[in-house]
Amino acid sequence: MALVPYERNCLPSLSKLHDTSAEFFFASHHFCISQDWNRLGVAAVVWDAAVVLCMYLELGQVELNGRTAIELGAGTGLVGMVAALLGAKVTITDRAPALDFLQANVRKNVPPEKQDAIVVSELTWGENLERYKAGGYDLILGADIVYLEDTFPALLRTLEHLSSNKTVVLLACRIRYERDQNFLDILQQRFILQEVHYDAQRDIHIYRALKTKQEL
Ligand SMILES: C[S@@+](CC[C@H](N)C(=O)[O-])C[C@H]1O[C@@H](n2cnc3c(N)ncnc32)[C@H](O)[C@@H]1O
Repeated sequence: MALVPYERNCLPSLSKLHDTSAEFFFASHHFCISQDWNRLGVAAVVWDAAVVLCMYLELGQVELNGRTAIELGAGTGLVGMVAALLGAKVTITDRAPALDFLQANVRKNVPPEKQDAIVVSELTWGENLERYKAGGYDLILGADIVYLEDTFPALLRTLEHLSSNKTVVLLACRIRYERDQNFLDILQQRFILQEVHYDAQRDIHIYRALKTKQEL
Protein backbone atom coordinates (compact mmCIF):
# COMPACT_ATOMS: atom_id res chain seq x y z
CA MET A 1 0.00 0.00 0.00
CA ALA A 2 1.24 3.50 -0.78
CA LEU A 3 2.50 5.46 2.23
CA VAL A 4 0.61 8.59 1.31
CA PRO A 5 -2.03 9.40 -1.24
CA TYR A 6 -0.58 10.64 -4.49
CA GLU A 7 -1.78 12.66 -7.39
CA ARG A 8 -1.20 11.42 -10.88
CA ASN A 9 0.62 14.49 -12.19
CA CYS A 10 3.08 14.39 -9.26
CA LEU A 11 4.59 11.11 -10.36
CA PRO A 12 7.86 10.36 -12.10
CA SER A 13 7.32 8.95 -15.59
CA LEU A 14 5.44 5.67 -15.53
CA SER A 15 8.38 3.76 -16.97
CA LYS A 16 10.68 4.93 -14.16
CA LEU A 17 8.02 4.33 -11.58
CA HIS A 18 7.80 0.61 -12.20
CA ASP A 19 11.53 0.01 -12.51
CA THR A 20 12.67 -2.09 -9.58
CA SER A 21 16.00 -0.29 -9.51
CA ALA A 22 17.61 2.94 -10.67
CA GLU A 23 21.32 3.47 -11.30
CA PHE A 24 23.37 6.62 -10.66
CA PHE A 25 26.98 7.71 -10.51
CA PHE A 26 27.70 10.34 -7.85
CA ALA A 27 30.72 11.10 -5.67
CA SER A 28 32.83 8.68 -7.78
CA HIS A 29 30.52 5.88 -6.73
CA HIS A 30 28.03 3.70 -8.55
CA PHE A 31 24.62 3.51 -6.85
CA CYS A 32 22.05 0.85 -7.63
CA ILE A 33 18.95 1.96 -5.76
CA SER A 34 16.15 -0.55 -5.18
CA GLN A 35 12.68 0.82 -5.91
CA ASP A 36 9.30 -0.62 -4.94
CA TRP A 37 6.46 1.69 -5.86
CA ASN A 38 3.80 -1.00 -5.58
CA ARG A 39 4.63 -1.81 -1.96
CA LEU A 40 5.77 1.51 -0.50
CA GLY A 41 4.69 4.25 -2.92
CA VAL A 42 6.38 7.68 -2.89
CA ALA A 43 9.12 6.72 -0.43
CA ALA A 44 10.45 3.92 -2.61
CA VAL A 45 11.28 5.63 -5.88
CA VAL A 46 14.02 8.14 -6.65
CA TRP A 47 12.44 11.48 -7.53
CA ASP A 48 13.98 13.99 -9.93
CA ALA A 49 14.48 16.43 -7.07
CA ALA A 50 16.80 13.93 -5.37
CA VAL A 51 18.86 13.53 -8.54
CA VAL A 52 19.19 17.30 -8.97
CA LEU A 53 20.11 17.81 -5.31
CA CYS A 54 22.85 15.15 -5.63
CA MET A 55 24.16 16.94 -8.74
CA TYR A 56 24.15 20.22 -6.81
CA LEU A 57 26.03 18.71 -3.85
CA GLU A 58 28.65 17.40 -6.27
CA LEU A 59 29.27 20.94 -7.55
CA GLY A 60 30.98 21.61 -4.22
CA GLN A 61 29.25 24.90 -3.47
CA VAL A 62 28.23 23.63 -0.05
CA GLU A 63 30.89 22.41 2.34
CA LEU A 64 30.19 18.81 3.36
CA ASN A 65 33.51 17.57 4.65
CA GLY A 66 33.30 17.07 8.41
CA ARG A 67 29.82 18.63 8.56
CA THR A 68 26.74 17.17 10.24
CA ALA A 69 23.73 16.81 7.97
CA ILE A 70 20.19 15.51 8.30
CA GLU A 71 17.99 14.46 5.39
CA LEU A 72 14.21 14.76 5.81
CA GLY A 73 11.72 12.60 3.89
CA ALA A 74 14.67 10.72 2.44
CA GLY A 75 12.75 7.98 0.62
CA THR A 76 15.44 5.73 -0.83
CA GLY A 77 18.17 7.81 0.89
CA LEU A 78 20.13 8.66 -2.26
CA VAL A 79 20.78 12.29 -1.26
CA GLY A 80 21.96 11.39 2.24
CA MET A 81 24.25 8.68 0.92
CA VAL A 82 25.82 11.07 -1.59
CA ALA A 83 26.31 13.68 1.17
CA ALA A 84 28.05 11.04 3.30
CA LEU A 85 30.34 9.98 0.46
CA LEU A 86 31.22 13.64 0.00
CA GLY A 87 32.40 13.81 3.62
CA ALA A 88 29.41 14.61 5.85
CA LYS A 89 28.10 12.70 8.86
CA VAL A 90 24.48 12.18 7.91
CA THR A 91 21.28 11.25 9.71
CA ILE A 92 18.91 9.97 7.04
CA THR A 93 15.27 10.15 8.12
CA ASP A 94 11.77 9.28 7.01
CA ARG A 95 8.55 7.94 8.48
CA ALA A 96 8.64 4.53 10.17
CA PRO A 97 7.14 2.46 7.31
CA ALA A 98 9.90 3.62 4.95
CA LEU A 99 12.86 2.80 7.19
CA ASP A 100 13.55 -0.88 6.44
CA PHE A 101 13.65 -0.20 2.72
CA LEU A 102 15.81 2.88 3.27
CA GLN A 103 18.21 1.00 5.54
CA ALA A 104 18.50 -1.80 2.97
CA ASN A 105 19.45 0.72 0.27
CA VAL A 106 22.10 2.23 2.56
CA ARG A 107 23.54 -1.19 3.40
CA LYS A 108 23.60 -2.18 -0.26
CA ASN A 109 25.12 1.04 -1.64
CA VAL A 110 27.45 2.55 0.92
CA PRO A 111 30.95 1.05 1.13
CA PRO A 112 31.74 -0.56 4.53
CA GLU A 113 34.27 2.12 5.49
CA LYS A 114 31.58 4.81 5.08
CA GLN A 115 28.68 3.04 6.81
CA ASP A 116 29.61 4.67 10.14
CA ALA A 117 29.03 8.10 8.61
CA ILE A 118 25.30 7.33 8.27
CA VAL A 119 22.52 6.79 10.79
CA VAL A 120 19.04 5.89 9.54
CA SER A 121 16.36 7.14 11.90
CA GLU A 122 12.63 7.79 12.15
CA LEU A 123 11.52 11.37 11.87
CA THR A 124 7.89 12.14 11.16
CA TRP A 125 7.75 15.90 10.73
CA GLY A 126 6.66 17.72 13.84
CA GLU A 127 6.65 14.61 16.04
CA ASN A 128 9.03 13.78 18.92
CA LEU A 129 11.39 16.52 17.80
CA GLU A 130 13.10 16.45 21.21
CA ARG A 131 14.86 13.27 20.02
CA TYR A 132 16.85 15.50 17.66
CA LYS A 133 19.14 18.13 19.06
CA ALA A 134 17.73 21.62 18.55
CA GLY A 135 19.91 23.49 16.09
CA GLY A 136 22.18 20.46 15.94
CA TYR A 137 22.95 20.27 12.22
CA ASP A 138 25.16 22.20 9.83
CA LEU A 139 23.03 21.17 6.90
CA ILE A 140 19.41 20.08 6.40
CA LEU A 141 18.58 18.38 3.11
CA GLY A 142 15.16 17.76 1.59
CA ALA A 143 14.27 16.55 -1.91
CA ASP A 144 10.64 16.74 -3.02
CA ILE A 145 9.31 17.06 0.50
CA VAL A 146 7.10 20.11 -0.17
CA TYR A 147 4.00 18.45 -1.61
CA LEU A 148 1.44 17.64 1.09
CA GLU A 149 -0.34 20.72 2.40
CA ASP A 150 -1.40 18.95 5.61
CA THR A 151 2.23 18.43 6.54
CA PHE A 152 3.38 22.02 5.93
CA PRO A 153 3.03 23.34 9.53
CA ALA A 154 4.82 20.25 10.92
CA LEU A 155 7.55 20.48 8.28
CA LEU A 156 8.10 24.14 9.14
CA ARG A 157 8.31 23.32 12.87
CA THR A 158 10.84 20.60 12.07
CA LEU A 159 13.03 22.92 10.02
CA GLU A 160 12.90 25.53 12.79
CA HIS A 161 13.76 22.98 15.49
CA LEU A 162 16.73 21.50 13.64
CA SER A 163 18.23 24.82 12.48
CA SER A 164 20.63 27.04 14.31
CA ASN A 165 21.63 30.44 12.98
CA LYS A 166 24.45 28.70 11.10
CA THR A 167 22.44 25.85 9.56
CA VAL A 168 22.04 25.77 5.79
CA VAL A 169 18.76 24.25 4.60
CA LEU A 170 18.69 23.00 1.00
CA LEU A 171 15.30 22.11 -0.46
CA ALA A 172 15.00 20.68 -3.96
CA CYS A 173 11.47 21.22 -5.21
CA ARG A 174 9.25 20.83 -8.23
CA ILE A 175 6.61 23.52 -7.83
CA ARG A 176 3.49 21.67 -8.97
CA TYR A 177 0.72 23.62 -7.29
CA GLU A 178 0.04 27.05 -5.83
CA ARG A 179 0.14 25.47 -2.36
CA ASP A 180 3.80 24.50 -2.88
CA GLN A 181 4.64 28.15 -3.57
CA ASN A 182 2.55 29.11 -0.51
CA PHE A 183 4.79 26.94 1.66
CA LEU A 184 7.86 28.76 0.34
CA ASP A 185 6.17 32.09 1.07
CA ILE A 186 5.54 31.01 4.67
CA LEU A 187 9.10 29.67 4.96
CA GLN A 188 10.33 33.07 3.80
CA GLN A 189 8.67 34.70 6.81
CA ARG A 190 10.95 32.71 9.16
CA PHE A 191 14.05 32.09 7.02
CA ILE A 192 16.07 33.99 4.47
CA LEU A 193 15.22 32.13 1.29
CA GLN A 194 17.14 32.21 -1.95
CA GLU A 195 16.91 30.13 -5.11
CA VAL A 196 20.45 28.89 -5.73
CA HIS A 197 19.94 26.53 -8.66
CA TYR A 198 17.39 25.61 -11.32
CA ASP A 199 17.49 22.50 -13.49
CA ALA A 200 15.37 23.42 -16.50
CA GLN A 201 15.45 19.94 -18.01
CA ARG A 202 13.86 18.40 -14.92
CA ASP A 203 12.07 21.56 -13.72
CA ILE A 204 13.59 21.37 -10.25
CA HIS A 205 14.44 24.41 -8.12
CA ILE A 206 16.92 24.33 -5.27
CA TYR A 207 16.29 26.80 -2.46
CA ARG A 208 18.66 27.66 0.34
CA ALA A 209 17.11 28.77 3.62
CA LEU A 210 18.99 30.36 6.51
CA LYS A 211 17.43 31.19 9.85
CA THR A 212 18.91 34.65 10.21
CA LYS A 213 20.87 37.10 8.13
CA GLN A 214 24.42 35.95 7.61
CA GLU A 215 27.18 36.16 5.00
CA LEU A 216 25.90 34.31 1.88
C1 LIG B 1 8.09 12.56 -2.99
S1 LIG B 1 8.90 11.56 -1.81
C2 LIG B 1 10.59 12.10 -1.95
C3 LIG B 1 11.57 11.04 -1.53
C4 LIG B 1 13.04 11.40 -1.73
N1 LIG B 1 13.40 12.56 -0.95
C5 LIG B 1 13.35 11.65 -3.18
O1 LIG B 1 13.35 12.81 -3.59
O2 LIG B 1 13.58 10.67 -3.90
C6 LIG B 1 8.40 12.33 -0.26
C7 LIG B 1 9.02 11.71 0.96
O3 LIG B 1 8.56 12.41 2.13
C8 LIG B 1 8.20 11.47 3.13
N2 LIG B 1 7.17 12.04 4.00
C9 LIG B 1 5.88 12.37 3.68
N3 LIG B 1 5.24 12.85 4.75
C10 LIG B 1 6.12 12.83 5.77
C11 LIG B 1 6.04 13.21 7.15
N4 LIG B 1 4.91 13.70 7.66
N5 LIG B 1 7.14 13.06 7.92
C12 LIG B 1 8.29 12.57 7.38
N6 LIG B 1 8.43 12.20 6.09
C13 LIG B 1 7.36 12.32 5.29
C14 LIG B 1 7.69 10.26 2.35
O4 LIG B 1 7.73 9.07 3.14
C15 LIG B 1 8.64 10.24 1.17
O5 LIG B 1 9.81 9.51 1.43
